[in-house]
Amino acid sequence: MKRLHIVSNRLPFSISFENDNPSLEPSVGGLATGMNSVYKDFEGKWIGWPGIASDTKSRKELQAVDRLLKEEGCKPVHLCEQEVEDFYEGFCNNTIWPLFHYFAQYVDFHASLWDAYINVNRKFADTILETAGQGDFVWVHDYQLMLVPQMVKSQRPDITIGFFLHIPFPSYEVFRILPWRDELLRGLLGADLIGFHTYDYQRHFLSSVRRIFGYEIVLNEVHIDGRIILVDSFPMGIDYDKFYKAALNIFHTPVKERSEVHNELEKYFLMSDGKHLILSIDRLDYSKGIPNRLRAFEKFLERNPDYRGNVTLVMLAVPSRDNVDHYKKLKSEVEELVGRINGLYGSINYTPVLYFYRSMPFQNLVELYSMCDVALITPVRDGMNLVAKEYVASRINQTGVVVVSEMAGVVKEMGEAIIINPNDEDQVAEAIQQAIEMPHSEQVRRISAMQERLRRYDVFKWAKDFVNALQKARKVQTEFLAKKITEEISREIVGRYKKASRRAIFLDYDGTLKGFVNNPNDAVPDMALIDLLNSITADERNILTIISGRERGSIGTWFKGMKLNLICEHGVWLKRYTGDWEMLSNASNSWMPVIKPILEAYVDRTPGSFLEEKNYSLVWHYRAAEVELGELRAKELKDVLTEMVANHRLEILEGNKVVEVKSSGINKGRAANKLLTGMNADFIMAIGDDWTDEYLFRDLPEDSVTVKVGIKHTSAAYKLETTDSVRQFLRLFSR
Ligand SMILES: Nc1ncnc2c1ncn2[C@@H]1O[C@H](COP(=O)(O)OP(=O)(O)O[C@H]2O[C@H](CO)[C@@H](O)[C@H](O)[C@H]2O)[C@@H](O)[C@H]1O
Ligand SMILES: O=P(O)(O)OC[C@H](O)CO
Repeated sequence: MKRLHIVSNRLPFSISFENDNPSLEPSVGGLATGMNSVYKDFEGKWIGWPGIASDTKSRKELQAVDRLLKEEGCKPVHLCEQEVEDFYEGFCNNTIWPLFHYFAQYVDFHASLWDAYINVNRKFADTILETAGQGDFVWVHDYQLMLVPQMVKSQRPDITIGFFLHIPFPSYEVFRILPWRDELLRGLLGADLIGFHTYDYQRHFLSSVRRIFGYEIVLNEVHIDGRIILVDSFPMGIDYDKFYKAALNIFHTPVKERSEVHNELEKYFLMSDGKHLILSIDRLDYSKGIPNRLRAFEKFLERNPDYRGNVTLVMLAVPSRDNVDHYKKLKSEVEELVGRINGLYGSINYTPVLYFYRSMPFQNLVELYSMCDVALITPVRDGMNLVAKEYVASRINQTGVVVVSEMAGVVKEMGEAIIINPNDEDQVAEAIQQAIEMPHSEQVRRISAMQERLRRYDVFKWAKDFVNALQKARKVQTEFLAKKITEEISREIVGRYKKASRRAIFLDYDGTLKGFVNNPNDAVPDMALIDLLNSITADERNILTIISGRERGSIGTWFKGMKLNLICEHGVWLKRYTGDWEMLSNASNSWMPVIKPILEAYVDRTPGSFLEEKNYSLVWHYRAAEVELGELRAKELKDVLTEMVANHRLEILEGNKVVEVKSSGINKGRAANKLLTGMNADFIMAIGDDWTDEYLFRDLPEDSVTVKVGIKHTSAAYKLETTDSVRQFLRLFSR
């Protein structure tokens, strides 16, 4: 594999200065751990912001920082104070963060912040462009850098780009609030692989792509402009063994060497038998649901006087984004609540809430995880929540209880936890009681099951899975490109064409010669197309056939008088340019009265859709319907029809935004072969775009030139991207 570079807003080091001399402190966070195992293995660089405002440091200091980072394989993107304010605090944390966490009322919609977001994303993209070699891989992280994929892809399509979003992707109804929603989506779609923590976020993202751009989505692939973008979920794991082993060590540490936190915790439990500690750890962020957690704990104490004095909430809040107003307000609210609870229920020897507003070293964190009876995790929204996983990994004797919010991504992997709605404070208060009173055997059953799962899918497996998917994305794209008609392939095809004395050319119409429109009757051929077809048929050796699923009426009128054969309704009708319409297959339409009312019911229930009646088939069109509803109904309709088709010897064809029912045994492949009989063609070429053209590609003689329009999987030998590229290609065959 080529080199793989990591790009994230922050580099995995924090920088401190002593007497103007910088030093680096490695981050211990989950991302740093996971990525270290990746970018060093693939000899890449880590590109990111060193976390300091560059204009607050001298040139000499910055150069010293750069030197230190270089030694660690990092490339800094420097941000000045104004950029930190407008980009990081502004658009990232005062616009995207609240919106994606469903705090629409907190969102700042200032255009100047958006401009800063574009400019800083551009800086990151430029650094990637300077760093990445031909064909390298790049893995971009998180909501701060959503424009970067497109910025890089537009200049360097050879780079394969992965993007992973660490926060939720909100539902379309929330996402659409953002004035810059189109730009953000377009930015992301520059990636070849887009990953989310959960399937729900993936679903929300695809729904926005479908509704905003109407792009075609096939399972988890988005198809646009000759590219395939894979979208998938990868629930991020933790370094499980690191937490488990650290917890084991704690219990083997001689008393003398124990940390102060350890000794204090032990003293607490020694005070009496019935003591319980509940742990809560987060960055101080409004998405983490800290005030509702405190109010629920207050309710618990209010309702359970017996537990007063014996149950303590240890609440750790890491300072975060403290220049942003909503964070400042939250800090005051939390402090007030802690004060109120401690004032109400505290005593000389009992503090209900032990509140720490600071970061803690890893060792102390694991001591807390391994010694607290309950982890209380109540975010109102959280992409994943690694704290929940770290708690489970640190429970070496398999005891302990996790109370977790259904609004955190982690809940998908924690079915054995007590699951709560963080807005239901009564329910949370009850959950606290249930957790404290949970029998030992049940705790073991639940924690062991979660441990088993988290051990298997740790952060290393997560990173490996993502990288494998990135390699797959490159392969899918390469396979597409392998079939693409290059200049060299064109020359080779034209060479064969020129040598031939009788050339049969089959061209599908909609989606091949002409782009799709909402009303099929509007897809009238333009003069340029008519001229192009005439110039091909001007050569006596060329026998050109329009082969379409359309009924005879429109095609017959549009191409009247031209030197073309016409095949309609997938092969029911043939009109040689010298003759009149004839039936190619013995089709029946006696089934129509039974099937038509079913299709009509779908027209009634799907605004924008309509029914087309051909002589021997019925077609339900949903191109103008609301995209997702149309697709859902199409699936339902196919299910309903499948049960009926066997009895009537019918076939269901799924075309581009159409579901068509027709007599079985009629298809474009058969029709084309009938026409070819006796023709003695020594060059055969067929171009088509949808599923019904696959019959043509499969059934024509093996040495035919078969061309698929679009990027879907095909049995055709070649691919062209769009109707424009088809026309350009056909010009090679014109006089
Ligand atoms: N007082 C303290 N001292 C030291 N360390 C502390 C600490 N409090 C917390 N930490 C550490 O910080 C990390 C926090 O990760 P989280 O997943 O809980 O949330 P965060 O919102 O930061 O991450 C974002 O990224 C992660 C990873 O994708 C998503 O899970 C999440 O939803 C998203 O918001 C944990 O590894 C934890 O150990
Ligand atoms: O401290 P921040 O603002 O860089 O945020 C870190 C969070 O993990 C973002 O997902």
